Amino acid sequence: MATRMNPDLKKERESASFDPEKITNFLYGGPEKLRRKRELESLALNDPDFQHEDLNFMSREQQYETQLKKGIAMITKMKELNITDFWDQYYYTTAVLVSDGYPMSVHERMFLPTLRGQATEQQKEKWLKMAENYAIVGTYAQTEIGHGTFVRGLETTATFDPKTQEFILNTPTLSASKWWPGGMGKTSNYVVLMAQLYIRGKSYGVHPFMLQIRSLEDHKPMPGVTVGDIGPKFGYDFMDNGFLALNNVRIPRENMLKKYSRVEPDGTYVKPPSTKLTYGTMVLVRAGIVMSSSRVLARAVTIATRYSCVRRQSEMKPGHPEPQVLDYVTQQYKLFPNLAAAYAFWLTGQTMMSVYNKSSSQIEKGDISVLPELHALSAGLKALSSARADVGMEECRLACGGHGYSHASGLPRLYTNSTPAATAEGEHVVLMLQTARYLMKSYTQSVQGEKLAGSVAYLSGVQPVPVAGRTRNMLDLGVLCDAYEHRAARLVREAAEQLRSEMQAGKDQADAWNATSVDLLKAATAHSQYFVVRNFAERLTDTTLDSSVFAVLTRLCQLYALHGLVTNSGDFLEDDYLTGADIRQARRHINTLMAKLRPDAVALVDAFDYPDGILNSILGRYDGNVYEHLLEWAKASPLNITDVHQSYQKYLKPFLQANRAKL
Ligand SMILES: CCCCCCCCCCCCCCCCCC(=O)SCCNC(=O)CCNC(=O)[C@H](O)C(C)(C)COP(=O)(O)OP(=O)(O)OC[C@H]1O[C@@H](n2cnc3c(N)ncnc32)[C@H](O)[C@@H]1OP(=O)(O)O
Ligand SMILES: Cc1cc2nc3c(=O)[nH]c(=O)nc-3n(C[C@H](O)[C@H](O)[C@H](O)COP(=O)(O)OP(=O)(O)OC[C@H]3O[C@@H](n4cnc5c(N)ncnc54)[C@H](O)[C@@H]3O)c2cc1C
Repeated sequence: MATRMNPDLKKERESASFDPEKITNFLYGGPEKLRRKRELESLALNDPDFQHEDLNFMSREQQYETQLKKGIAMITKMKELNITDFWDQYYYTTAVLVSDGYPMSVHERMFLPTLRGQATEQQKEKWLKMAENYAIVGTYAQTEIGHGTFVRGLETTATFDPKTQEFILNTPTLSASKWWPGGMGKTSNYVVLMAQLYIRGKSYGVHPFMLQIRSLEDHKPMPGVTVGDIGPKFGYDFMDNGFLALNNVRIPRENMLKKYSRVEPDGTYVKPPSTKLTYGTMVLVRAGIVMSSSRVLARAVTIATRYSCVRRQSEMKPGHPEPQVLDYVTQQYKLFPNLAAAYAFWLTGQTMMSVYNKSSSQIEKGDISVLPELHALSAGLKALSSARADVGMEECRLACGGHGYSHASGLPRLYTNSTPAATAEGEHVVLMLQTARYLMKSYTQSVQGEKLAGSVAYLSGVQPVPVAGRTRNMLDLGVLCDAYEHRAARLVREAAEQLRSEMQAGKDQADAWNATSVDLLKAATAHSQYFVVRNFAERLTDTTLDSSVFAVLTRLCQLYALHGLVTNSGDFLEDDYLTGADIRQARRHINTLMAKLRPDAVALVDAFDYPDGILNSILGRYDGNVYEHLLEWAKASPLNITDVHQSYQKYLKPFLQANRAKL
């Protein structure tokens, strides 16, 4: 049945300066890919097997069960429908799972990639086939109750016993217990266990081991294994993140994943070309998070922008009709920089994935020289994009006023299920400091006259501070890229100088690093932000872009860069690279850009192409019919099943009656 479109949203769509379909094509890689995406989404969204009561009305146990059941149906159907391509799977599963995951997400995101990346061909034959066909289900068990960040400090041990040709696995202390792995609490029967390898009393560092934790017959824990769910969290209710303790559990020598390193029968250790190859799965997921962060932000902005056109509040002028809240420039200032950021990170995510794919095929061929750049780039961009999405989603929620706090908006769930991306897979600061480490090394190399390549090439030739009295066009993307480049290069140089001066003052390397770490964090953030701005600007050099699309994307790119510049203005002013007049000009341009983007706002979020089924938000509905659906949704709340809740009889009635009797 065709539904009536909210007249405000209808008008918004009619006033756009471009056809959103053209941008959608640009974002999704062309009409054929877009057609396929829509086909897969509609297959999933119209499948009755994936319909169920709103998860927000369920207990945690019910959510776990619902998502598991749905996930199993999803896997079965993907097989039947032969959905095997990465993107095809991504679109289909996103439409099934909406803003949640399911208890086997880590099986797909980490367990399978670890087997693919760390197992020998023989081991793949044994386990990967089973895992890919879901004859077994596994997770990635690295983090312990005492250590997540400090992987080298993990306490779980795998001690080689040459007599039996086995490894003996132990979590020797409470703090060694594995804690957090997704799907370990109740679902998985296997894990890739990250443990310290010991041979004849000597430690060889953390290595991956295949471990069966539950019986394939009755799913009970294997001997020596204690395993369970870690309890409710901030979000992720559907997921059974787990704990695991091991007491003298023996596994065959063959269970060490030994593509890169191995233990010979006599206990000889064969070391890998780089110890960091063991961290490969984390790098893959970090690269993926750059992309997924942009997409959750895009969804939040879609919801808040559409709702801001439907929502009318207050009087701008006495006696006039209440304006759409998006007409308040302060509301635009809440939303449009987030809109621009969603576009900026969407394009960054694409670049990150292509750098990842290129680098990993080089690593596959034995060229590990690309590893440091890949690690530094993915760490910094993962940290930046997840933090930006976090802040942006919360701003979008606040922009929806009271209704933003309701689960009907879709925003709380989107937020609580996405915010782990800022912590999991490497905590924000920790990862930024990894990028800083690479920047410090690269800077030293450039000072020593080495030519730098890749994301740090700019450190070799720094933009000089221009002479005083010049004027700049702060809308010029070249000017903006130069400013970001200069800021990043200067902050890298100053952090390096600070580090050196701390050491010259007598601190050892570690203390000097710690003392400089706020500057290092700032430098790595500036470096990552520069990458995002430059990447956006470079994508606009695509000569095949339609002129109306080019115009509106240029505005978004300008807004993204200018907003970052104004909010970090101190960085640009400190060494007089920009002047106060430049910053004032930038602020004025932001206002002008927001006014120009205003008529295109709805079309720009429509272009992200999230169907209602995926947005899962009453506030963000495509047709804008918010209030009637809010009421309908509230009526479905379990508390409304009866007019009088049973607790009235149990508690409220006697309490009120007793109080009345006392009067
Ligand atoms: C489309 C798909 C979308 C998928 C995504 C969807 C996302 C949805 C959002 C929801 C998110 C929820 C996800 C749930 C799953 C989470 C799973 C986990 O958390 S699992 C658990 C995740 N856990 C974590 O992430 C733990 C975080 N901690 C760590 O990774 C490490 O301990 C460390 C990196 C901090 C330090 O490592 P350490 O060994 O102490 O190293 P040092 O500092 O001593 O540096 C020594 C040298 O090594 C170098 N190097 C380092 N790493 C790498 C690398 N990867 N490579 C290369 N090199 C590397 C480093 O540069 C340095 O080089 P140099 O200067 O000497 O030349
Ligand atoms: C939802 C979710 C799912 C997860 N899934 C999995 C999983 O499937 N498998 C798995 O193995 N793990 C998983 N994890 C664990 C996750 O990877 C870790 O929690 C994460 O890596 C952060 O480590 P931590 O908890 O030790 O934080 P901590 O390191 O204890 O962080 C605490 C604070 O210390 C600071 N800090 C720590 N070290 C440094 C440093 N060197 N320099 C400066 N500051 C520092 C941090 O910045 C932070 O502010 C999951 C976590 C979450 C939240």
